[in-house]
Amino acid sequence: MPPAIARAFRAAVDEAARHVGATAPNPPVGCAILDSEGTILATGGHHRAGTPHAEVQAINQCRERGLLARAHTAVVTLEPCNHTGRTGPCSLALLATPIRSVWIGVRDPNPHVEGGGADTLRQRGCDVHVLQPTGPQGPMQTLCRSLLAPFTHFMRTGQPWITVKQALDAHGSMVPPAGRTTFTSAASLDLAHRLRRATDAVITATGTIRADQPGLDVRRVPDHPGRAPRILAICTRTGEVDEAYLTAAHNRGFEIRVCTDITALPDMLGQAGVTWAMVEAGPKLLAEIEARGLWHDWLSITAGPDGTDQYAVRVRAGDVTPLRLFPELDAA
Ligand SMILES: NC(=O)C1=CN([C@@H]2O[C@H](COP(=O)(O)OP(=O)(O)OC[C@H]3O[C@@H](n4cnc5c(N)ncnc54)[C@H](OP(=O)(O)O)[C@@H]3O)[C@@H](O)[C@H]2O)C=CC1
Ligand SMILES: Nc1c(N[C@@H]2O[C@H](COP(=O)(O)O)[C@@H](O)[C@H]2O)[nH]c(=O)[nH]c1=O
Repeated sequence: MPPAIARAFRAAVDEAARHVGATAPNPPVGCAILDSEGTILATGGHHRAGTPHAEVQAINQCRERGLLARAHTAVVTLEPCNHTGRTGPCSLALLATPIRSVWIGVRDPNPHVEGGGADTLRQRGCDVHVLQPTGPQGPMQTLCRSLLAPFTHFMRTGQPWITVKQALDAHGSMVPPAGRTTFTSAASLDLAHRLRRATDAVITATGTIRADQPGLDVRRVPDHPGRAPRILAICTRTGEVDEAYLTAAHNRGFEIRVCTDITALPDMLGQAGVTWAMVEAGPKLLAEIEARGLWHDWLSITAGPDGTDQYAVRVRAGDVTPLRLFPELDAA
């Protein structure tokens, strides 16, 4: 892959990643448009279901800057759509510009559109490249698949991708010192809040609620403009949840679901349109989730002295994890 295309893919992934958490039930997608010299003229991301797709955002940016005549190549993290949904087909939007070379990160996993956009572009004279899963293009293809992982999983199963986030102290304990609810560094708390922002739901349990009265909202990063409300799923076998806590969570903007059978949780969240959920619960619930294999990736943050936290990422199957969208977890 030419270096200019690799740079454009990175820009497109970054653009898509900015909107992760705001696009459900659509996937996050990013696009970069280059001139014939490989200079990026514009980037675009899909912001929210019902608004223009990434390709159209990037084309509009080019047009507004008076650069559309120079547009030569489009780089898209996901195959351009070929159907008219809430917006028109992106394949035709691209063909209405001077762009005649299109690089695609991943084919559309949606069975209704597979092959659609790429084939249309080829049939109408575009040079179309799809990243290969192995070889030098492999890492970028994995990043594009990671961006789509929650959406792809949701589409195939009707259930969300589930990420566990667990903080540990130097002795392996999850229990914070008396009088505190967190003990990891400012940098990893920032990361935890960015992860909250990226996900559609947070899963906790009554043990954590009793101990911490946790906020579980997004505070350390600016929120997405216009995002849907986040769902708070509370696990309890007894079904008894502190009313005052429920009121406080509702006032922080959460839609609340109480779950008395954890095996029913994935379907319950899937039916609410949750594509990606994160777990912030204590050791009892994590043991249940681990034993039943109800997770897809698992982030452990071990607090070190003076803010030197260590990150470790486990993936239950394969090499794809949306946690790779967070640059500090690249090497974890
Ligand atoms: N370091 C970290 O990352 C975190 C640490 N913590 C810490 O963890 C501690 C609390 O941990 P812990 O007591 O283990 O509490 P949990 O948060 O794990 O909650 C335990 C409760 O979960 C419910 N539950 C358990 N199994 C199921 C199931 N199969 N289906 C539905 N509900 C279920 C039960 O609720 P019920 O009793 O209502 O039936 C149980 O009492 C606190 O000190 C807190 O600060 C908490 C979160 C993250
Ligand atoms: N202790 C611990 C975490 N714990 C999680 O954060 C919750 C507190 O959230 P909030 O009330 O919104 O600040 C707490 O109840 C638990 O779920 N998270 C971390 O990133 N690092 C930490 O050291």
